[in-house]
Amino acid sequence: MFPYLIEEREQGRRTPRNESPKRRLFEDERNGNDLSNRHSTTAFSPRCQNLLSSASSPSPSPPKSPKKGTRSKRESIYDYKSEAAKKVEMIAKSRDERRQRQADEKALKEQLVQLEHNNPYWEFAQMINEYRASLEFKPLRETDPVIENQITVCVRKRPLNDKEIRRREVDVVSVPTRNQLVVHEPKHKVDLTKYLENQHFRFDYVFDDSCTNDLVYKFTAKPLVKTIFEGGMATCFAYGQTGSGKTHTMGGEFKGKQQNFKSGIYGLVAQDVFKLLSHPKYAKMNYAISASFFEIYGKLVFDLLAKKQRLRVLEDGKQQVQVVGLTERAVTKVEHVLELIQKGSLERTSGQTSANSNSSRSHAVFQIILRKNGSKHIDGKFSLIDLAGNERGADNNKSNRQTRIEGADINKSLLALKECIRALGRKGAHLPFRGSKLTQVLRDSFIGEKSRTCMIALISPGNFSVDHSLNTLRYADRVKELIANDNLEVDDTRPTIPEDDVSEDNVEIDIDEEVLRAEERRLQISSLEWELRESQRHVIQSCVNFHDMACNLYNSADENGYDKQHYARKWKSLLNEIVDIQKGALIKANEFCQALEGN
Ligand SMILES: Nc1ncnc2c1ncn2[C@@H]1O[C@H](COP(=O)(O)OP(=O)(O)OP(=O)(O)O)[C@@H](O)[C@H]1O
Repeated sequence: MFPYLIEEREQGRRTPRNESPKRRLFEDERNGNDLSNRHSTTAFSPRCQNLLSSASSPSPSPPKSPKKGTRSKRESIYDYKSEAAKKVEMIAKSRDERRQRQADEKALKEQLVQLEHNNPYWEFAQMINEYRASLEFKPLRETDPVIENQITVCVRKRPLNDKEIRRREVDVVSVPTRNQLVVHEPKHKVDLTKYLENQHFRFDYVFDDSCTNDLVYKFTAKPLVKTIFEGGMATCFAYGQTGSGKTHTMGGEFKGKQQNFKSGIYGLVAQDVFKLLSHPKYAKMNYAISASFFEIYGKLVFDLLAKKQRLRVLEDGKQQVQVVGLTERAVTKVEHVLELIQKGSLERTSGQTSANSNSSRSHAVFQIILRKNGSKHIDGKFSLIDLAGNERGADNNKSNRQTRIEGADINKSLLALKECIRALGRKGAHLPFRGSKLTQVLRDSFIGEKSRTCMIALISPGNFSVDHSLNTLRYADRVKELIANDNLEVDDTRPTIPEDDVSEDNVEIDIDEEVLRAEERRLQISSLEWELRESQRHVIQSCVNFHDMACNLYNSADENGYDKQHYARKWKSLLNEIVDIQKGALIKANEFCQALEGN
């Protein structure tokens, strides 16, 4: 290349014959060659530029200055030469500048590639960085005001984890302000050009990846604690895909495999409940606190404080729902609650029942209950729910039958939950709580003027999770929708979110009717089977009791002067009792047989 040759020549090596820069320049001038065109395709290095300037500088013996009014031929050649040389200099200069720019850009790209270790997503990363550089970041601060809403919906973004970093995933979520969030969705045009689709969302609060559990708690569950002391029900849900941080937020931060239960929302709520209990305003109320912990898998409920014993959910004529036999432990200090949280959490993750060996397929419900000492009436209840991974519902197509059924059930419960929260916001609206076991057991959380709910949607920041994150955000947005006027603080410095960004259809919760019916049949049979076995156990037990009581009664007739009337009435009552139990068992046996035949 020419610059190479010039440089070489300067160093006194490889000089092509008959061609010095100076000589060639003059030859070109003489031949009328267009210097500028040639320079536009020829690259000059800065050294070349120096050489060129020396070529255009006056010779060691410059011509004497011409007399006034007279210009020799030689002088005008010199003028012409210096004009041309200047032109060349300018062209070379701008060329060099351009080349320098290109070299800088190339170096930057190489640096980026180097930095990203040949990350296939570095272009997206660069686009996102450029987008972020245009934003003014005003994240949520500890000192920001807490908004008192009946329904609060917020989002928490966790940091990229080791696995995502190893996979060289790009963080595609930006949190510019305390209530706004942008998802940079990587896309490809038809011609494979890469671009970003930036989707904006707004919630009550958005927590970025630097936020601690304490900060999240301060703006979400903490304001709800006083609700239970004022005759209301408080509920806090953690919603999101598996691995997005639900358990980290609700149960507590992990240090290796150890979980610090004090730092989770369950533990933080417990601390504040005991603080309020001793507050002068409530100390005289003579309240007692208890706690329960259970898990909902499909239509089945398991007690996490009693070795995952299966529980029944019953509804009376007044629509009061009861989880029969649920362990409820009296607690008098925070440490007791933390012990229960630990016990239930361990049971949830390590306990194995045929039905449930994976925590992300079930909803975990931890409840703190407030009653007046000695009373059965519940004055207030705080329910804290770590929901099943929502991607379980979306992965219907590629999964096996069991997973599809689980997915359908999770979908059903999440849809029902959304509707129930919306109904709470629309005072007096029909409450579709029978839509799922989850909403059935939480029925009383969705009623009453004083009840308050908070949903924390958790998202993973990596590009691999972008579809699930968008799905989570759309779901949370639908829950929030009805409370758009509910004292929502709007940051006017940011563009408003286009309403049509989200629509019900976009929410990737589709229920396959056939799968649902199959699942319902399966669960119905499983439920009837359980009832049959329970009634059979009851018959056996009552037969043993009957036998003992009948023998005693029979023997009593041998005594002299026995009360015939009492004897007859007692015998009749015993018979009636055992016949009723057996009739009940017969009904269960018939139902089970019919269900099996209809299957
Ligand atoms: N905000 C955060 N900061 C740091 N690490 C986090 C954060 N959120 C989650 N993690 C880490 O990410 C991992 C997965 O989190 P976690 O178990 O809470 O997810 P999950 O949504 O409960 O998943 P699953 O539904 O499978 O139970 C954990 O190792 C946790 O420590």
